[in-house]
Amino acid sequence: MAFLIGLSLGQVTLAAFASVIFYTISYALYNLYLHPLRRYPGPLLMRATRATACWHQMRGTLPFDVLDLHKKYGPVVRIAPNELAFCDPQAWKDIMGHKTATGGSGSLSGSEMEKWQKFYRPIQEIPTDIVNAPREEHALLRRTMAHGFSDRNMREQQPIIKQYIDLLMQRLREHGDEGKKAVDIAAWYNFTTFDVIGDLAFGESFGCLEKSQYHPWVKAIFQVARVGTVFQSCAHYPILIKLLLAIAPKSAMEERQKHIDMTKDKLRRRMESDKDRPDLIEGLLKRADEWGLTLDKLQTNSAILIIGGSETTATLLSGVTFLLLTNQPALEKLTAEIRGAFKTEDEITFSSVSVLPYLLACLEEALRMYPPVPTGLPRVVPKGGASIAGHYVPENNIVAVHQWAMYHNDKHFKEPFEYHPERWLGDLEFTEDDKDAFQPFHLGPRNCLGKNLAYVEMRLILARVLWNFDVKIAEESRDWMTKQRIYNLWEKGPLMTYLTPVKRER
Ligand code: HEM
Repeated sequence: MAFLIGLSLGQVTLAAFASVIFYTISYALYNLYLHPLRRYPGPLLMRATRATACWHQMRGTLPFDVLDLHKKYGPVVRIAPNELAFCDPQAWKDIMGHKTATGGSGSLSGSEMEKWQKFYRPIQEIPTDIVNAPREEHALLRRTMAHGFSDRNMREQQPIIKQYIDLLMQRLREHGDEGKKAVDIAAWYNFTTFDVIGDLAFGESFGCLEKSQYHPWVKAIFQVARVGTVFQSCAHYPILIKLLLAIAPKSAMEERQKHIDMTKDKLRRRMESDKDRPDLIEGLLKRADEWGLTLDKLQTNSAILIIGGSETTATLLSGVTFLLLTNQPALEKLTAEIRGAFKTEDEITFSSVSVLPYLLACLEEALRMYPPVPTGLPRVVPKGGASIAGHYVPENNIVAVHQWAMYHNDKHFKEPFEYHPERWLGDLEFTEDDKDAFQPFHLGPRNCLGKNLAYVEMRLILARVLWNFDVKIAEESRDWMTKQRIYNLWEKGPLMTYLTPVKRER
């Protein structure tokens, strides 16, 4: 520091500025010419600095941009100095797959790839949960929570789920005014899935359907998702995270604390009630004392169940509704399947909806075109490096498959931007489709624990809507899907629809 003595403030500022410029340029040059990933293709600005990918992420366009990049550069693209995006079905197994005796997931040491903490936990002070926990803690949490998702438990959860779907049907009738008034069906799906999962995780719903409005807890989640992309971007520049936390308004911090306190209150009430209730949190509560699980840990895990288990399902239901309403032949075929399969609404149950082939095909095609988890969820290549889809990737680099880009690439799916449920029913026109590319719930040890629950809810809700109503899209929502952006989650916006109740002879 001695050399700075005697310099004016202006000279010091200039020197600091020059050092930053020098560092940035040297770092960019290192990334371009010396970095272990230097031979992978990608746009210059993405290969040189992480800031470019951050910019795309904060604009909400990263998954769409990644498709363009794959088209230009091929199935492996360097989207940041230390990160590769893969668009090859084999990459799913190599990145996410189970460890096997021969090395399993693509890692050459045979270790599974850990989740990248800069993405999953940009603020390290936040306690871990099942989604972001490191491997050992995750295995413990997963074993315990899996019980809540067992077939037996799900059968026992049927009456809980049904009561909310009944209330949804009632509310849609009340608000739709015999098909004369457009309703935002995306919001109603959200109310339903949040109420269901609230009940299954806390033993009490959020009362969204009851009050016909979002609960503040639920509203906060949407805000957090958007702010989350900013924090994820800033995690690469620790000083920015500190700055953000320092300048965050006091009211935002108070809101966050209120959110946590509300979750804990709900949990306390659940803990005081029947421990043997067949819900999603039962397993954790039973082992809480044995494993020393604190209320903080229980709180973060129940909160993640709510987020993971409601917004995803509601997103897909909104997507499939939009896709059906803008593809009349598919809508007619599905409506005929549902109305032909049952004599009364009471016959629509967990087991009876699960055998309707066209219903499943419509959901699969919606999961392809509008995957609820559209972005790449990054993993870290372990010690020794990995072979991913035939490409060697050195250790400590970041790899991911971006679902939206994978499913809209015509190398994997014919006419990828068109809605064809038939492709999932063996139609000869689509025999060239590469179905292994399609992994909306991921695969391997960290795949979706709630997949069966999601299918049950999606099938039941869509079947009940089409059984009860003739549905039409409002003109203002015709471009609903194309105008959306992605901030970790889809920013859905209202999906306005007319719902005319079907008149049946008694
Ligand atoms: C259409 C609906 C859904 C989709 C597309 C979906 C997708 C996913 C994906 C891609 C993951 C992996 C996340 C990662 O690698 O970080 C995941 C994890 C998870 N999902 Fe889902 N999900 C859905 C519904 C649900 C539901 C209804 C629940 C019930 C609570 C649920 C609970 C979970 C849990 C607990 C995990 C973490 C599993 C683990 O890390 O072991 N999901 N989901």
